Amino acid sequence: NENMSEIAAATNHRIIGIEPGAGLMELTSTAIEEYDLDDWTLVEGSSAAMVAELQKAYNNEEPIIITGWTPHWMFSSFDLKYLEDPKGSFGGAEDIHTVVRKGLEKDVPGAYKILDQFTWEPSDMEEVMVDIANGTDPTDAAENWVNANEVKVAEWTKGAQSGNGEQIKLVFVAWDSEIASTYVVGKVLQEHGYNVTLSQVEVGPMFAGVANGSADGMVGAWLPTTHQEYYNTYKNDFQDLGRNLHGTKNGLVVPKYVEINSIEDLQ
Ligand SMILES: C[SH](C)CC(=O)O
Repeated sequence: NENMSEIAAATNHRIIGIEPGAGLMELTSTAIEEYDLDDWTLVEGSSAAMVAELQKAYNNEEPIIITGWTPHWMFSSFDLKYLEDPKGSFGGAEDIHTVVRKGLEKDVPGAYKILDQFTWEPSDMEEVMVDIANGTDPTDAAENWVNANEVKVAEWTKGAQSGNGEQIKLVFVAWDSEIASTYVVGKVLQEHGYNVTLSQVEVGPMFAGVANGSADGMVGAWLPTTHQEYYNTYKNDFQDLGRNLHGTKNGLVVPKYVEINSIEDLQ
């Protein structure tokens, strides 16, 4: 329809994505095939660049289509909606899992127990993400949240022996969600006596690093759909401690002023 041709022209038939290796990009490529969106191009970049483009389009009330996920602070900063996905290309609600290297429980039982007991809600993660998006340094945002949530943190550290300066290395990808979770759990480990290093990597090295033991753990495995390929490649070489968050979502996201409601409208 005429409105759709305006959107296609204004977006130059581009869907603004994030890092090439992200599972969300794989899911978007699948959706482009399954919905026959032959005229559309998925633009690779980074989470930060995607948000910058969203901010610019939103300020000018121009159409934009991005690869989006929940939890994310952008839903509290902008009036956004997911495009309906009738073919289910993006899968359903997912979990984020904690994964650690084999041997961690024997080597550093207290840190293992904290990582195993780490679990929180999407709203908890969004609080930290919004604080960081408003300019607070991730280290300070993590401290703010930990100080304001002693009861929840006490559940994570319950029965965990204190560290004595042992090194713990966590790896993460610079997705706003994983920056929040990694800095928070790193802060809790540090307060419990461990010497914590947080190392930013791409998604493949995040899984590979825990599998080969060069990293002790990560809290950013999106399962069962988003990271299934990485998980299946490395699952025999690491220990999956189960979910630390339930209720994520992936999809194509537009500002509410963009008058389309389904991925089918892009055809
Ligand atoms: C962008 S989601 C946090 C993770 C992923 O897509 O790989």
